Amino acid sequence: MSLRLKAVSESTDPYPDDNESGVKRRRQMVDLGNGSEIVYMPSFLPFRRAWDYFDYLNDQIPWTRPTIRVFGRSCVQPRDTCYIASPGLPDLIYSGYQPHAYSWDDFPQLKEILDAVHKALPGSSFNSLLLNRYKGGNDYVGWHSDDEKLYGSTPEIASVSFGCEREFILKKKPSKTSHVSKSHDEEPASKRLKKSNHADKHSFTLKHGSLLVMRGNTQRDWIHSVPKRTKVEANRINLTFRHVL
Ligand SMILES: O=C(O)CCC(=O)C(=O)O
Ligand SMILES: [Fe+2]
Repeated sequence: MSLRLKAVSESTDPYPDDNESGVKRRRQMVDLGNGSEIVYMPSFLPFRRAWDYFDYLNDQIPWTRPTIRVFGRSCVQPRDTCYIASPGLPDLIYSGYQPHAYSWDDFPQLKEILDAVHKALPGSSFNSLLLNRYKGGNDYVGWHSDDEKLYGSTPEIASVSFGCEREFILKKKPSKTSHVSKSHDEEPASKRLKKSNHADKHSFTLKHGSLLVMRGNTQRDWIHSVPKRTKVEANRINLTFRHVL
């Protein structure tokens, strides 16, 4: 599904002594069109170190499964969650739920992972983190975009995954202008060609220890989800680092 993959090797290595495979970690860039971009690094963290993080997070994070409101209905969120934020930031509220903001200082391993993310993404400065734990394949996150105002109009969101591999799907939002756009007959062939260059759906199987970054207009123009996979039994933990303005 991903049409145009560009593999480039990484310039800075957050774990220079710890590259178990001896192979340079690769990053794939996917240009979604209209200023939306995905970066995917399948082997961002060394494999064994990532399992140590998984065990730590599974045991030490104060996970909760809150009641949220979706389309006017109360329901239990279909995954565990926790929220970390630097002091003084505005509160996060999503689906009618305001998570308690824990401190980075209480979770030194999270600061370590944050440092590694910052090194891999020069110029980034994440100050908050939403953690999700999917306890088996019935846990999921439905279609949404992370377009809360407190992240600004073009947020960069860095997502690190641990444990069971799950599918992460991106789907283009219906274009608001499509119904008023010119018919094909009126458009030059070159423009039609350009339009069809970008797929409307992309799927990534997010590996243990991987990093996926959404940037540019991705939250404005795309929605994403981690669907149910009923045959899956193992846990998955996902961290999304965000910058609150
Ligand atoms: O678990 C994932 O990979 C995605 C989580 C997500 O989309 C979110 O927390 O907003
Ligand atoms: Fe999200």
